[in-house]
Amino acid sequence: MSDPTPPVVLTVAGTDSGGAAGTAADLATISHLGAHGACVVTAVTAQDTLGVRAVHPVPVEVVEAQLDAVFDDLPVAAVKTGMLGSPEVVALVARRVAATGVPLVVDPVLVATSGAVLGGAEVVRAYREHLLPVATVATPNTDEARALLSSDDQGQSQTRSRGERDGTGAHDAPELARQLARQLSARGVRVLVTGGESGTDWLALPGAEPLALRHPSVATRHDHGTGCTHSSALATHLAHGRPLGEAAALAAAYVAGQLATSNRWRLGRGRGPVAHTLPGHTLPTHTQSAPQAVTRTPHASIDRGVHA
Ligand SMILES: Nc1ncnc2c1ncn2[C@@H]1O[C@H](COP(=O)(O)OP(=O)(O)O)[C@@H](O)[C@H]1O
Ligand SMILES: Cc1ncc(COP(=O)(O)OP(=O)(O)O)c(N)n1
Repeated sequence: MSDPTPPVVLTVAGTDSGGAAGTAADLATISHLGAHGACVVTAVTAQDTLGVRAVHPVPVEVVEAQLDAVFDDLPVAAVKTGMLGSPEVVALVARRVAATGVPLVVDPVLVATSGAVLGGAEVVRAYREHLLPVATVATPNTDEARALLSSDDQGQSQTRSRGERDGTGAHDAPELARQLARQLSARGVRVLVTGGESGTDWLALPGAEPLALRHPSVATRHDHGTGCTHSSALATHLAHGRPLGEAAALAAAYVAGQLATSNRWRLGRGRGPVAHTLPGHTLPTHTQSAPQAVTRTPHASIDRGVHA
């Protein structure tokens, strides 16, 4: 009989009291995709579908104690990072995760959908210096990609809310995401620039042209937590041993499926949470003979194939 033990995926991230983003999204996604989620909390946020009301950073010593507890006891197969909040925590996480050698997905959380800044210029610098060099892949959206590319004094101003980009009011254009992916990979970053509702993400590895990952675009106001859900899905597929290109395509398809589930929900007064369970998935009511979850995911395709 094969070993039923699931792989362990560690999320290092902040909490969202509304249950849409941060550790709530991460643990639900990791669990739904068949892994065990461990959780190191870096900050507590008072947050709802309208915005972030307060942020309470967890002291770096307490973050380190949590990392010790997880790494000393559990066979972590992949790590994802979300909101880290301070340069000290960024450097700590880079050092500790790099020492393990496991796949590392870095979601450089700098700004929430609402526009709240969750990481300032010094955090951007720490990402560039410590975390991006050791990441298996970083998953910035276009605002975050621009901040990571900017000179230090511009970093803060680059983190703008959706709709403010380029002064046009337009949302992500695939061409903008492609150019940002190319620029980051030219600096040695293994990167997947996410394109939001444009329906195209760009995967770029140093020395190669960016590859387009196309997936259905879902019109919805329930999209709070897409970035967290996406990076957690990617880390979980890597923990299952899938190659990067395949894991990225599956993660994009997963998010589109979740958005399709929640697009008729009415939760909260603002950007509602993305669903973390798929259509048709029912929880078993007893512990014997639990049925396998049957999942339906929209198809996602990779242009020209990715063999990363
Ligand atoms: N409306 C949408 N329809 C389909 N996929 C989406 C939509 N919005 C975001 N995504 C996908 O969700 C993932 C996270 O991307 P994004 O929303 O850009 O991140 P963030 O939440 O950090 O801004 C990407 O794969 C992106 O293509
Ligand atoms: C605690 C916390 N972490 C991350 C985010 C950002 O969430 P993300 O899924 O990247 O993006 P949006 O849903 O905000 O677009 C957050 N808001 N809170």
